[in-house]
This record gives sequence, C-alpha cells and structure tokens, in this order.
Amino acid sequence: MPNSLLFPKKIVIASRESLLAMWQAKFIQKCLSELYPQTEISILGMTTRGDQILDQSLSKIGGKGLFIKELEQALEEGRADIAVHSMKDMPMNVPEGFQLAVITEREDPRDAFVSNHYDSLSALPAGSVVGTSSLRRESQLRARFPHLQVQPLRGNVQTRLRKLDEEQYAAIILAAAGLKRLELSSRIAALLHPEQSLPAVGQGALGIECRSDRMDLIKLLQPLHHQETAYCVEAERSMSRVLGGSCQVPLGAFAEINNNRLQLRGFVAQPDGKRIVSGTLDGEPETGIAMGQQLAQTLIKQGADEILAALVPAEGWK
Ligand SMILES: NCc1[nH]cc(CCC(=O)O)c1CC(=O)O
Repeated sequence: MPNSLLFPKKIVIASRESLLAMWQAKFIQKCLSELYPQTEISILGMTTRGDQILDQSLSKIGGKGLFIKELEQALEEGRADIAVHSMKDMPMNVPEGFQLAVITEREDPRDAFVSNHYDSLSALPAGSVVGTSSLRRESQLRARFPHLQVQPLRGNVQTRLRKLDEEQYAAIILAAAGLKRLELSSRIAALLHPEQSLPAVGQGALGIECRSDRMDLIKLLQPLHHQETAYCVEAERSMSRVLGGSCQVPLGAFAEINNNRLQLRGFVAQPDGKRIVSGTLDGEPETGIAMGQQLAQTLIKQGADEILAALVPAEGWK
C-alpha cells in the first residue's frame, strides 16, 4: 500500500470541455481515485480557442496545438496539476518544461464509417458526399474512391453526428475510439481496417501531461502507463516528427505489437490521393523510435518531402 503521506491532498485535471474530452478526464479521475482514495481529484474544464472557432478548417487556424496550449498554461500557472489529452491531438514535440508522464492503453485505433443509409464506403453511389476535415482521411478516401466527394466537417463528435443526421453528408468518418467512449458504437456502420484507412498518429490513446518539475506527479501517475501502447505511439510520433507532421499534413502512422514484434506502417499523400508513398517496418518494440525515424527516411526517399513541400501552407502556420 503506498504511503498516502507522499501523495498530494488534491490533484486538478485540466480538460477541454467537449463531451469526449470530459469523458476522458473523468476516466483518468476515476482511475486515480481508485489508486489514491485519500486524494481529492477534480476537473477544471476549459473552452479553448480551437473549440470556439468552428467555421474554419483546423489547419487554417493554426492546428491542434490550439487545444493544448491553454491547458498547458493552466499547468504553468498552477491552476491545474495534470492535463488529459487525446494523443492524436498532441503536437509531436512537447514544449520545454512539460512532459508526457503517461500514455494509457489504446482504445480501438481504427477509423469508423458512419452513415444512416449505407453499410460501407464501397456501397456509396458516385458523387456521394463524405464528411471529414482530416487530410489523412481525405487523401485515403480520394485514392480509393475517386468517384466520391469529400467535404469539410468540423466540430466535436456530437456536432459532426448532427450534421450527418441533417443529411448534409451521405457518410462521415470518425475515430472509433471517440464513439465507443461516448457509448455511440451503434452509430458505427463499419470499421475501416488500417489498410483501408491508416489511423492517425496516437489515435485511440490518451496522454497525461504535467510540468517536468512535478516528479511527485510523474511517479504517482505511473500505474496508468501502458508500455505496449507507448512503444507503438512513440514509434508513430517519431515518424511523424521527422516529417514535420501535424494535423495539417496528410500523413498516417500506425504501429501494433504482435508476438513481441512491433510493426510500423506509415504513409504520406497528396490531399487529392493521386500520389501516396508508404512503407512498413518490423522490429523490436524498444526500438520503435528509431524505426519511426527510419520509416520517415524511407518515405522521404520515395518523395514524401516533395509531397509535403507542395502543400499550400495554411494560414496561421508556424
Ligand atoms: N480530432 C479530434 C479527435 N481527437 C481524438 C478523437 C478521437 C479519440 C481518439 O483518437 O483518441 C477525435 C475525434 C475524431 O477524430 O473522430
């Protein structure tokens, strides 16, 4: 039994206020309360700029970092102790002074096909409108289904489902993990295999961030760390980091461990799907970060840097 005197009386979790973010923060709150029943664990909900500006594509307003920075500010100022994030939304480089203390066990990493009228992407008639604002999803859709139209779709999970229900789209693509967490699995018409839609870096995993000087917290969070997931997600992030990956980039990476071998797949594509470079590597889980760098180099040799250089830099790009 850990000595409760070593643990703080209070832990404040900073979270965005979307239902999914709050679900995730409550999940971590519950895990921590079970581990440390004497500690009072509360949630500080925050509306970030990224949540407020919904009429522009994320890549135009400066990317997903928007969702993160305000939470980090709360950590900096001591208004909160830890921040819970979707790993998918975490920039590839954690800013100086902060640390990813924990990566939790991955929920389903796949993308989900959601439609009220069709069972699968291949059932969609030519010209059908599919909603997604992810360049990664868009490029893969356009490559496999050039006869479909892809239209932007932003907002939190509920907003996106509402827009589907209002018949603005024939189908939309969402992360299975978010739907499952919100008990919306019944909305999933089909799960897309990684070969059909390679997931985003970190998709399905949660990260817990804190200030790097909070060794006390880093230690007490460790029981929530899932090493297998961390090897996979770090391999994916490593590939993406070399390629300057962010949500503004049509790039996917996905690692899984089977029989103690880590298999890492990655791609970079033109948003129109007309050119895709991809590769796969297999190695020891502990070497995931090096594998990510190596896979990035393989993609660069195939022309990934050309594809990336040709992307129109979004407004607010830094
Ligand atoms: N971009 C927003 C976002 N960030 C994380 C998830 C889903 C949950 C996860 O991947 O952990 C989603 C929604 C989606 O892409 O459908």
